[in-house]
Amino acid sequence: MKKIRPGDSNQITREYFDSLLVEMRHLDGALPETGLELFGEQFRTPVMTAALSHLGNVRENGMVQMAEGARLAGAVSWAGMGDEKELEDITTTGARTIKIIKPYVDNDYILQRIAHAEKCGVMAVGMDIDHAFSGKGKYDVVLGMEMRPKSLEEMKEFVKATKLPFVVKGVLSVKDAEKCLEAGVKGIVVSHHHGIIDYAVPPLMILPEIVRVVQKQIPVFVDCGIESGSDVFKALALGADAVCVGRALMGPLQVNGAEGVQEKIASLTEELAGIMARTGASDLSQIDPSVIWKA
Ligand SMILES: Cc1cc2nc3c(=O)[nH]c(=O)nc-3n(C[C@H](O)[C@H](O)[C@H](O)COP(=O)(O)O)c2cc1C
Repeated sequence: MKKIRPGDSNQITREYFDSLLVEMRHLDGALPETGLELFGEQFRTPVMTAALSHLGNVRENGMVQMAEGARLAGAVSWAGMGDEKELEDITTTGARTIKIIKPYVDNDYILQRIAHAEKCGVMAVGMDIDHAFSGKGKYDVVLGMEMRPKSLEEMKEFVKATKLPFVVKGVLSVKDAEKCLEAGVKGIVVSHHHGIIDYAVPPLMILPEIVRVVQKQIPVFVDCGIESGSDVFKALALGADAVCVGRALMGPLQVNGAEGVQEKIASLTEELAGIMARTGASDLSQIDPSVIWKA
C-alpha cells in the first residue's frame, strides 16, 4: 500500500477532488461543445499542458514533443523554465504557447526573456511567483540562478513591458489574486506547484473565492493533480476557465511522444464532454456550479 505522508499537499488535493460529487441533469440535454476561446484565439479543449520543464529526462526532445501533442489536440501549450533555443523549437511546432518565466533576481534578464518570448510568437507570457523561496526560508536557487519575490510595482512593470497578456502562476490566495488584478495581469493560475508547501489548500477549495474576487475580469486557470475528465469538469464547474495538466501527461509522453500527449488530452476532453452531456451543459459557459455537491 502507498505510504501517505501527513501534510502531503498532493494527497490532500486528491482527497478534495474525490470529495466533490456531481448530480445529473438529462432533461432538455444536448450534445456538448468543448471549444475554448482564450485571448482571442479558438481551441478545441479547455485541457492545456502545464508549464513543465526538463522533459528531456522523460523523452528525447520532451518539451517539443509535449508542445506538438498540444497542437495536435487543439490545445493551449504552456512552457516552463528552459533556454531560448528550446522555446524557439517549441514555438516552431506551431503550438500556441504560454511561456512562464521564473522570478529571477535580475529583472533585466526577465525583461530580456519576455522580449525573446514575444519574438518567438507566443500567445502570452507570465511568471511562476511561487518559486521565489526555497522550503528553508531562503531565496530559491534553480539551476544556479537565484530567485526573488516580486513586488506589486515590479509586476506592474512586467505587465507594461509586453504587448502580450501577462499571466501569473502560483496564486493560492485571494490577496495575491487582488494584487494581480491591481497589477493589470491578464490571467492567473491557481496552483500549489504540485505541493511546494505542505498542507497547501487544494486549488479547487480556494478557487470559488478567487473567482468571486476576479469577477470574470480575467481568465482563471487551475492545475495540480488533474487526472481525469471528472477532475477537469469539477475545476470548470467551480469557476476555472481552463485547466493545466502536467504529471498525468508525462507517462503518455514517455511511451508515445507527441501522439501520446494528443491522445491523453483527447481522452480527458471526451470524459469531460461525457459529464457535460449528463449535467445539461451544452458548452463550457453552461457548466453550472450547482451540479457540484460536497460529500
Ligand atoms: C517535471 C516538472 C517540471 C516543472 N517545471 C515547471 C516550470 O519550469 N515552471 C512552472 O511554473 N511550473 C513547473 N512545473 C509545475 C507544473 O506546471 C504544475 O504546476 C504542477 O506540476 C501541478 O500540475 P500537475 O499536478 O498536473 O503536475 C513543473 C512540474 C513538473 C512535474
